[in-house]
Amino acid sequence: MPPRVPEGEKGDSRRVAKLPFVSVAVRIRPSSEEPAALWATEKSRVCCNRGFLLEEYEFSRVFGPEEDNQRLFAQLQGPAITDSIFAGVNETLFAYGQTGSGKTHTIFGSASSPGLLELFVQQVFDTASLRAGSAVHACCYEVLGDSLTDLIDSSALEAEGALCEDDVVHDELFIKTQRCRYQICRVPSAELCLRLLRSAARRRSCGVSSVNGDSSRSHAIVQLFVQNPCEPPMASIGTLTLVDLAGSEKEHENPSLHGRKSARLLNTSLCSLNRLLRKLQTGCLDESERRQSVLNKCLWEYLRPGCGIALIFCVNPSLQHRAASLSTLAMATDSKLIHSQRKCQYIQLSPHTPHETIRQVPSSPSPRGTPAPPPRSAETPRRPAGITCTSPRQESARREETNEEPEFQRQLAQSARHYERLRLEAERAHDELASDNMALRRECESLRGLFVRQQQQQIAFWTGPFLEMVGENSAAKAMAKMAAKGAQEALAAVQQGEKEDSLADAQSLSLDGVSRCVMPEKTSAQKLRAEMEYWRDMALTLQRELHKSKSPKAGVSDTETRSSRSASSDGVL
Ligand SMILES: Nc1ncnc2c1ncn2[C@@H]1O[C@H](COP(=O)(O)OP(=O)(O)OP(=O)(O)O)[C@@H](O)[C@H]1O
Repeated sequence: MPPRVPEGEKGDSRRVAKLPFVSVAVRIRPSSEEPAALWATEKSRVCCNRGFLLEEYEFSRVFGPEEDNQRLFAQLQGPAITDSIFAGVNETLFAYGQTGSGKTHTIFGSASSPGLLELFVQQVFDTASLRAGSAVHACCYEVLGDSLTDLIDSSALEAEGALCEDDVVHDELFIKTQRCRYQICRVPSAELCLRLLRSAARRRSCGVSSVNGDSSRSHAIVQLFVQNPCEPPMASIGTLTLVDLAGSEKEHENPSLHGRKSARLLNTSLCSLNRLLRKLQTGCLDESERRQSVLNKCLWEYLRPGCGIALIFCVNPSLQHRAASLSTLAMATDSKLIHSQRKCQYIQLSPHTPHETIRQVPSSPSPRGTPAPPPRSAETPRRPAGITCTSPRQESARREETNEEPEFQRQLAQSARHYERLRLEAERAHDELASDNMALRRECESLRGLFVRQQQQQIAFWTGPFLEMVGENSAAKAMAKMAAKGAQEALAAVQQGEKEDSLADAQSLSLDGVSRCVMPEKTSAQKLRAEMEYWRDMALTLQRELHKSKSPKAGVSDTETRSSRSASSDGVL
């Protein structure tokens, strides 16, 4: 029997999906400069002075300089977003804007004003205290260019005994050939969670930007994974993702060389993210966007259709930043097209294993009583694999009940970790093979194209200008005929091979499961390598032949030599 989506939670998910969440908000930071280029006119409008005219924009919510993070949290419906996470939805909040516009202030806050992160952590733990058996895990990492750095350091908490070894699991992301690991910690209380995240925030890379002396030089991602048992054996699993993007900045305006370098990397990843958001706006997001940058790869799971997305666009109201603010407002206007259709996710808790393994069951607000859809493919979720799904209390009660040997449990946990490692290695090998395969395919295609063009030019040469040149010389004519025939045959063989390859590709696509994931990549990579070697040989042979035909010793008359030289200088090769 397939597991059923918990009926009570389905009700919740429908309720959650109907809540009027804020999707696009604009926040105007305080500024002492007068006159201002923009200001909030109403709760949802912002007016912009363009010099010759005043323009008004409308968003879900506009926050003026006097509104603090507490108000932002309340107006963005922090408590409702938290409920949505407990119902199993992935909720993602972005702070977006130019450098110095107040993104870090919004997410991480300051000494005097808690940021959205702290407010959410409090709310999540307040809600968790009312839901028996729920568990919260946290991670925090930064992304700069092609690198991902874990910002969590749990060693101090482990040394104090506040966290134990089993509370920390690792997830990995394969970036090119590098394995980037980051920790995911099971956090028992809001206080511990905040200690961990505050120390993570202090480790974030910072530097100087053109307008901010304490500018974040990386994109920071903080995630809280909430697991909430509902109807046994199911549990909802929702994630809160807070993203403090690095600010966009004109590269040449940064005062330091290092700053200009990091600005280039940050702008590149922001461009990829913008492209992804644009596709989300037009409803044509496709898998290819996932691989465009490390940032996209990290956020993909939490931006896909089914997730709740809220974007906070931060702007600086001063006149000198008007151009940058207008471009932020333009992006904010387009982002109004993003419609989050929230879906709940569930996992099945196995009652027999000591550490329940997570089986992702994509939830959909399916009608009451209908079976849940099958588990997701291995490709989609990048999730804190290995997170234990029961509370320590439940776990010890179960151990007592089943009278299991602790040694046996240790062995089981060890083998679970071992198989998880193997799974991740297989996934990495698959990713590497897939990218090798793509590169080989591209190289083969270009060699194949080159060869086809060469053959066509040969045929044109032997059947056209060469014949005209040799006139009545029958030996030369016969030789030209043979050469043209040879080129035609080679061309036909290539075109036939192309057809067979595309047929083989189509067949490999129709293969199922594991064999489709791993084997064809391997075999076709080998095949493509062999094919590439073949084309390299072909190209070399051709070059040698044409070289020979150009040389006076080739046994062809002077006229022929001249004609083939003139043909090659016309671009035959
Ligand atoms: N709404 C606000 N209220 C009070 N102070 C603010 C507000 N927004 C920004 N600031 C202050 O402005 C300065 C720059 O803000 P912040 O570092 O958050 O900008 P940022 O957008 O994260 O910049 P960067 O992209 O360069 O990291 C900080 O000193 C911050 O305290």
